Amino acid sequence: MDSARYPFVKGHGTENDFVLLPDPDGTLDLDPVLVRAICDRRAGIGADGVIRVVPTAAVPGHQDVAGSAPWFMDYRNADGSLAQMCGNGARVFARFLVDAGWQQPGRFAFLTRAGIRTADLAADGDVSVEMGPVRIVGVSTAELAGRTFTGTVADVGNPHLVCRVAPGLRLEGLDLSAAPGHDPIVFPDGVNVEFVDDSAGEVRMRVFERGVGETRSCGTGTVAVAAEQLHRAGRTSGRVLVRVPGGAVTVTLEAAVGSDGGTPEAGFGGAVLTGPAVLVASGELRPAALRSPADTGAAAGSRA
Ligand SMILES: N[C@@H](CCC[C@H](N)C(=O)O)C(=O)O
Repeated sequence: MDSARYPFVKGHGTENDFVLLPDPDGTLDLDPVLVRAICDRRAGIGADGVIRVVPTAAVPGHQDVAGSAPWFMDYRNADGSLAQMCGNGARVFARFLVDAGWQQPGRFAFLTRAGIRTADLAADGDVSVEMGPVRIVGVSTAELAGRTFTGTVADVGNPHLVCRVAPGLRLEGLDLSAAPGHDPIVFPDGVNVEFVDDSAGEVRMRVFERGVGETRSCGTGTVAVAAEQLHRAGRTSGRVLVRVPGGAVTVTLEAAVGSDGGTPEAGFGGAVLTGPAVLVASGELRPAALRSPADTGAAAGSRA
């Protein structure tokens, strides 16, 4: 894609920001170096991630679902790595599809690496995405500035560790400029770490995202946090408002149903993430000007 210019759209969901690259012909050749260059906040456009918008029919191995989920969300973290799912990205992706006239407002399905997801949106207003089941997997720890945080392991399609901040420790005081340490046995592919304070009667969260660094919001992270809140309270379903530095989202969790009527595993059968998704700019990408021979492959916020 070096010699050409390509359209892009910039958007965000609660200030978790993305560059969307429409690829209706399925011909864009995205590689990690280019993704890092696009996401660079000084020499590029600047974003937490890149989302290629490509017809499912053009994605090898997925043509069978192209009829029910016509578009594939090809999400990449700012360091160029692939992730299974991005909740805020999914809401911005849905907003883009409607804005581009590629989907009608209302309910529609699309494909992600975590499977098919369904969006629901009006022409303006909040966007909801059904995020699929949430599994509560166990307990692990994160290390931050010499402190050990014990947290709940949650699988939202991608891996999360939800750590509650001990009384007396200020959420705002945590230094998230470097990746928290994690157990590589539990998280062989890295993890998104959420730090949570609910001591003042509302659920507040900061996050260090795998492949990105600290972000202003993480949709799958808010789902993990809401699941941990309800699970700890012994509830099998419910709704939680989660405040993040970039705003607030609502997570609605549905009860899990065990297979064959048996006891369901810990977690929730489904989650709906609702919040704003805004497109703020569009323009033309010049890949040749973006590529940097100095790129060493270092992540924006390197993994532990
Ligand atoms: N910001 C996203 C999560 C993006 C993927 C994550 N960094 C990972 O590697 O799993 C969200 O809104 O969910």
